[in-house]
Amino acid sequence: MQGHPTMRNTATDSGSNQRNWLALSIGNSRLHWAWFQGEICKQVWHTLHLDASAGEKLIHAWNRGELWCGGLESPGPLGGEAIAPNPPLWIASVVPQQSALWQSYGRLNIISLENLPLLGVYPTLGIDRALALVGAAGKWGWPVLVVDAGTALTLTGADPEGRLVGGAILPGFGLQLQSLTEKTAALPPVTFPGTLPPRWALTTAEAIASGVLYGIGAGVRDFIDDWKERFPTSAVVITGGGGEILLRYLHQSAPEMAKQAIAMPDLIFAGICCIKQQQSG
Ligand SMILES: Nc1ncnc2c1ncn2[C@@H]1O[C@H](COP(=O)(O)OP(=O)(O)O)[C@@H](O)[C@H]1O
Ligand SMILES: CC(C)(COP(=O)(O)O)[C@@H](O)C(=O)NCCC(=O)O
Ligand SMILES: [K+]
Repeated sequence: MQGHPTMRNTATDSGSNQRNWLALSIGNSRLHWAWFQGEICKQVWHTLHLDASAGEKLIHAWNRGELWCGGLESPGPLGGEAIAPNPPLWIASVVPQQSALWQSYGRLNIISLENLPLLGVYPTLGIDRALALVGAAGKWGWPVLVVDAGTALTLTGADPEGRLVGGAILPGFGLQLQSLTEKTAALPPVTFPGTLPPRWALTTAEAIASGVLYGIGAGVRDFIDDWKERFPTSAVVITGGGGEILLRYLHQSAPEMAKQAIAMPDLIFAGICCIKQQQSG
């Protein structure tokens, strides 16, 4: 978000030291973390979901003023930084069991739909979808459409007045692949290809990859076409773990649409930062 994070030696800079805070977006597949100094996003990382003991270890480290990454993928201190103990933690979660791990943390802010600068929300709208819209609008203005290729793939749009128009939810790339393997006798596990598979495939693995990728891609194109007819000036922002491959598909099959689409892998953090600024006065 906002270009590359600016690295500075914060251990000797007590002003910015006090301005450290953490953002955690809890998705159904992974935890998405960001370390901020004020409005500057210094680092983003992703981990698996944590268990209670891993959560406690992180809280202890933060209480000591050590900025540890959570989880198995990249344990250890971030950039060797020492920070003021107890950095505020701002959480957006669509997985209640995972947000429950942080309940005992002293400086916890769980973001809810109330008070978001988004009109017309319905009570069960995912907070990740709402925050992604707020983040996208903060950068590109209203109207805006967000395509989030996460565990579920969601499309979420808001009109020129910042009112939710609505959206759609379908199984994301990983979930579609996994469900084919789990619910059939003959289909093998297929990890998602980094490059586009042939559309007319001659192996089982490529046929699965083709069906899922071109199937999701065509559906997303159709939604974007419809959205652009309604809101021709709207930005279309693509995010989520499957965002890169989705954009690659669009570049191949709908280059004009792809050129107008904006990739923002860290969109959710733009939304969280915006809400933190608003709520911290
Ligand atoms: N390292 C990774 N771990 C898990 N999923 C990944 C990874 N890289 C890409 N993906 C893809 O991203 C999707 C999950 O997206 P993500 O935005 O992390 O989900 P969520 O926010 O729902 O936890 C999966 O469909 C998967 O195929
Ligand atoms: C649709 C979602 C499961 C997407 O979550 P994700 O794939 O990012 O983990 C989540 O936004 C959610 O639980 N939404 C609630 C239902 C709704 O938005 O209408
Ligand atoms: K998401």
